[in-house]
Amino acid sequence: MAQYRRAGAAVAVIRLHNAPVNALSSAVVQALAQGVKKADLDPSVKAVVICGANGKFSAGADIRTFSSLQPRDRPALAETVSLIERSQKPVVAAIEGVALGGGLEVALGCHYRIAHAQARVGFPEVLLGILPAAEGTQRLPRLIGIPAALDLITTGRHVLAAEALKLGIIDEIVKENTVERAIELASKVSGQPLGPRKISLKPVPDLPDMEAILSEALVKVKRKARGRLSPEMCIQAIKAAVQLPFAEGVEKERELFRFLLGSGQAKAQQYAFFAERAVEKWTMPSGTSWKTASAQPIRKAAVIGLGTMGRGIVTSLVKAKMLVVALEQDQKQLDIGREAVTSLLQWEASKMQQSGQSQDICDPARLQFTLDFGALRDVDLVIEAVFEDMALKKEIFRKLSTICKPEAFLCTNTSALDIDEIAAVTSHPHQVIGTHFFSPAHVMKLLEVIRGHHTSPTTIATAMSLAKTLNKVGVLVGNCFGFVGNRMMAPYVEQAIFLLEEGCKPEEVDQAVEGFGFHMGPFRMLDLAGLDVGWRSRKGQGLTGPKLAPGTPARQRESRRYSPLPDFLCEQGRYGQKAGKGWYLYEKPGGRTANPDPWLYNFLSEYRETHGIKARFVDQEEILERCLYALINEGFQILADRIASAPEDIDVIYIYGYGWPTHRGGPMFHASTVGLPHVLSRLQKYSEAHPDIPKLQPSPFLKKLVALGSPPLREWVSHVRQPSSKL
Ligand SMILES: CC(C)(COP(=O)(O)OP(=O)(O)OC[C@H]1O[C@@H](n2cnc3c(N)ncnc32)[C@H](O)[C@@H]1OP(=O)(O)O)[C@@H](O)C(=O)NCCC(=O)NCCSC(=O)C[C@@H](O)CCCCCCCCCCCCC(=O)O
Repeated sequence: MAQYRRAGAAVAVIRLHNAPVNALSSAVVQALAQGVKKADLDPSVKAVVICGANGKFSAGADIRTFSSLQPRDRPALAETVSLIERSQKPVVAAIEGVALGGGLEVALGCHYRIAHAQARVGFPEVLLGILPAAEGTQRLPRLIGIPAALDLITTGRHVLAAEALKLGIIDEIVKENTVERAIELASKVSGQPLGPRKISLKPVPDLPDMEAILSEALVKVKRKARGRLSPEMCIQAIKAAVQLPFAEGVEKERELFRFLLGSGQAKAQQYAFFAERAVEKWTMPSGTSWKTASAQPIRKAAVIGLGTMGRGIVTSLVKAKMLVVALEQDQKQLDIGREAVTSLLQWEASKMQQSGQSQDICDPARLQFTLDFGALRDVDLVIEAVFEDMALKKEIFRKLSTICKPEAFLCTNTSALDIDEIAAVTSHPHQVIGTHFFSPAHVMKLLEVIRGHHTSPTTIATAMSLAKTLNKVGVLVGNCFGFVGNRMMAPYVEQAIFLLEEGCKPEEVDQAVEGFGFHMGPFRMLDLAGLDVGWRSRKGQGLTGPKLAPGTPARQRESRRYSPLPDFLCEQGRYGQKAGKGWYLYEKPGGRTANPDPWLYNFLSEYRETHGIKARFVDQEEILERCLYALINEGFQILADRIASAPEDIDVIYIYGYGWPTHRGGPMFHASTVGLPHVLSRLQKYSEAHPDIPKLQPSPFLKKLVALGSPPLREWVSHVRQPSSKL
C-alpha cells in the first residue's frame, strides 16, 4: 500500500503502491500517514521523499470507494496532507506519470515538488461531479494565484510538467531518475527552514480586480455548465480561499464537497468515468471478447474521400503519428482536401504548442495525397469516408479487395448503412468493419465500431485499438440501420417534429432539451447537420420522393404516423445553417445564430390548417419526456436485440457522440435514476394518446425489467433473452 525504505543515511522514501494507478484508498492513505509519522519520529531521518510505484505518483482518491463514503468530520486524506505539511523534516514529492486529484493534493502538502518531463498534474475532480476535497482548493490558489487556479480546478484539465513549472506548481523538471533527483534535493534542503515552503501559510496573491475575476469566472462556468453543479461549487471554494483564513476555507471546501457528493450528479459523472473504461472491454454475443482477441499493429493507413469527415479522420491519424495516404477522385477535390487538412494540422500544432507539447505532427513526409488507388497497395488499414451511397461504397470496396494486401483491414465510415452488404463484395468479409466517426472527426471522442456478421475478432480488436490510438473512445456495436446512436436518435427527432405539428415552436422544443443539459436541442442540431442528409435517407427508404407510392396519405406510412414537415422544408431549399434557413433563420448562409423565423410560424399554421390539426399548448415536461423517453425506449430495444452489449455502451455513445449531459450519466443511466416504472408509465400514457406512433409503445424488454422489480442497471443484460442455439 505504501512502502517505506531508507535511501542513504538520512532520507526516507515512501512509495505509494496500489496498481494500476496508485489510487488513494483508505489503506494507502493510512500507510502514507504511518510512513510520514515514522520518518518524523526517527531522528536519523533528515528528509522524506514521496513517490509512486509503476512510474505513477497517484491518480487521486479511489473513486470506487466514494459510494460507500461515510460523512465524517475530516477526510483522512486531507488529514494526511496536512500531516505531511506539518512535518519537521522537508518532504519532496517525486512526480512521475500522473499526480491527479488527491495525488496532487498530497504533492501540494509536500514542501518541494520535482516532476518528470512527461508527468501530468491536475485536478480532474470537477469532471467527476465533485471538487478537490483534501484542501486542494485552498492550497492551489495560494501557490499559483487565482486566475490559474480557477482555470485548472474548473476545467479539470491535466497540465504537462513544462506548464506546471511555468505556473509554479512544481519546482523542477527532470528528464530521468526523478526519485534519485528528489533524494538529492531532499538531502540538500534538510535543515533549511520549512515555513516559506508550507503553502497553507502563504497568502493568496492579491489582485486589484479580484471580485471581478471571480464573478466573471462564475458567469463563464454557469454559461458552459448547462446545469452541472461542480464547476460553480469549485469557484465557491476558491472564493473561500480568497476571503477566509486557511482553516475556514478548508471547512467551506468540505461542506461543498459533501453537498456535491450527495447531489446525484457526482454519481452520474463517476458512473460515466467507469462506463468509458468498461466499453473498452468489449464482448461479442458469441462470447468472444477483448480478452482473447489481439489487435494487429497499424503503421500505415489510408483514407478515401476528403470531405469534412475524411479531412478530420486524416488529421486524427496524422496526429497519432501514423503514415497516411489520403485519396480523392479528382485533382480539384484533392487540392481542396489537402489545403483543408494542412490548415487543420497547423491549428492542432498551434494548440499543442500552447500547452507545451511537442508539435512535430505536421511532418509532410508522413502524409501522402494521391488520386491513385495503387498507392493503397501496402497500407495496413483503409478508412473509406465517401458520402452515404451504398452503390458507391460497394464499388470502392470491390476495388480495395483487389488492390490492398490480403491482410489489410477495410473500414467503412457510415452512420447507418449495412456493413454486411458492403463486406459481401470483398474477398475478405471478415476484415471489413464499420467505423462511424462523428463530425468533426479530429475533435469528437466517439468512434462507433460496427461488427458485421463475418467480422473477425482480430478485426474488432484492431479497430478498437485504433480508437485508443486516436485518443477516442471506441464502442463496439452490432449491425442494424443507424447502429446504436442514430437508431436511438430517430425516434427522438420524430417526437420533436410531431410536437411541432401538435402546436410547439422549434425553440420551445430546443429550450426544453437544452434545459435538461444537451448542447443543442433537436432543431438546432438538425440545422447544423443539414436537413438534406435525412431527406436523402428518407427518399432512399421510399418514405418520400419518387419512390413513394402514389396516393400515400401525407401524414401516414404503413399505418404509422409520419410527418412530411422536414421534406417540405427541403423542397423549399431550407437545408439548415448552410442555406441560412431551416428550422430557424440565420444571418447568412453558413451563419451560426439561430433566430426564430416568422415564416416558419406561418408555414406551421397553414400546415396544421391543411391537415385539420388543432394546435394545443404542450408543456416542457411533455416535450422532454416524449423526446427522451422515445430515445430511451429504443435503447431498451437495442439491448434486447443485442446490438449494444450493455447499457454503458449506449450511455458512452450518447455522452461522447450526441452531447448527452455527463451529469445525467447517459440515457440508460438516466432511466435507472428516474426509475423504470416511471419511464414505463409515461410511455404507456403517451402511446395511448398517440397509438399511431409505434416508437412510443414501451419496449417489451423495459416491461420485462419492470415486471422483474426493476433490477439495477448492471444486471439488465443478464435478463436479455439468449439467442436460440439453433440460430
Ligand atoms: C490516471 C489516468 C490518467 C490513467 O489513464 P489510463 O488510460 O492509463 O488508464 P485507465 O484510465 O484505463 O485507468 C486504469 C485503471 O485504473 C482505474 N482508475 C483510474 N483512476 C482511478 C481512481 N482515481 N480511482 C479508482 N480507480 C481508478 C480505472 O478505472 C482503470 O480500471 P480498470 O478496472 O478499468 O482497469 C486515468 O485513469 C484517470 O484520469 N483517472 C482518474 C483521475 C481522477 O479523476 N482523479 C481524481 C480522483 S477524485 C479525488 O482525488 C478527490 C480528492 O480531491 C480527495 C477527496 C477527499 C475525500 C476523499 C474520500 C474518498 C475516500 C478515499 C479513502 C481515503 C480516506 C478518507 O480520506 O476519508
